[in-house]
Amino acid sequence: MIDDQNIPDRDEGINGYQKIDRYNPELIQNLSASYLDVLKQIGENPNREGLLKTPERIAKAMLYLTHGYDLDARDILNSAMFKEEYSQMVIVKDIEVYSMCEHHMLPFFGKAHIAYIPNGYVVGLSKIPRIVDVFARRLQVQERLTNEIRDCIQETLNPIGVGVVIECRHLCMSMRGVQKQNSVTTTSAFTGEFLKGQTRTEFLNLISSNLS
Ligand SMILES: Nc1nc2c(ncn2[C@@H]2O[C@H](COP(=O)(O)OP(=O)(O)OP(=O)(O)O)[C@@H](O)[C@H]2O)c(=O)[nH]1
Ligand SMILES: [Zn+2]
Repeated sequence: MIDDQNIPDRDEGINGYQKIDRYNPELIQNLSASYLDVLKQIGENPNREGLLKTPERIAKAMLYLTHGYDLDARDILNSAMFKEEYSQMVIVKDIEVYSMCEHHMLPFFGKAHIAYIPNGYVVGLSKIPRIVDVFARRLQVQERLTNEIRDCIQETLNPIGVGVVIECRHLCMSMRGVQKQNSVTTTSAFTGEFLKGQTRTEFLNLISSNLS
């Protein structure tokens, strides 16, 4: 068991996550040492040529794959909101999602489809995939990822409604565990106008060519 007593007090960063300097050489070195230990414990020989730099590579990869902890999605949306009298649904679909499940730290990946109905302001289109990444590049469950994206857009942009649909394959369900190769998990979250049948149906129809 890990001794919680040895975990230093959390220096709280954005949204209560611990603030770390992801590019600090000492941090990379410590994390590499941990992965060196992992290699030994799974029965590998960390001294063979192919593995010599692997602990450091994994350390850097893990720090990259969790860099969403450092970013504030609300700041990103706030930085590109424009007054505009467009009042129809705006949909950005087929946004690639790469995240890691918090249970096994294995990837889950797929697509997000996001819509909102403006209420006086629109947001720079690229910011929507950007906030997907902010929340996806953390340890996640798909349901929370879906809700966090919805809440961020609703609370920042204050639109008439938000719709989020995410469909992903979870490697923890395909390469291990239950070993189902073809299952896709779909989650959704709505606010405002999207809670009404007609708007939700319109959104789901417009993205339905993607849903399997
Ligand atoms: N709801 C939800 N569950 C997830 C997600 N990612 C992984 N899981 C599930 O988390 C659960 C963890 O269950 P446990 O029984 O504690 O873990 P386990 O023994 O490794 O379970 P198996 O995967 O069934 O072998 C598993 O059922 C996973 O499929 C996710 O995004 N959302
Ligand atoms: Zn998992």
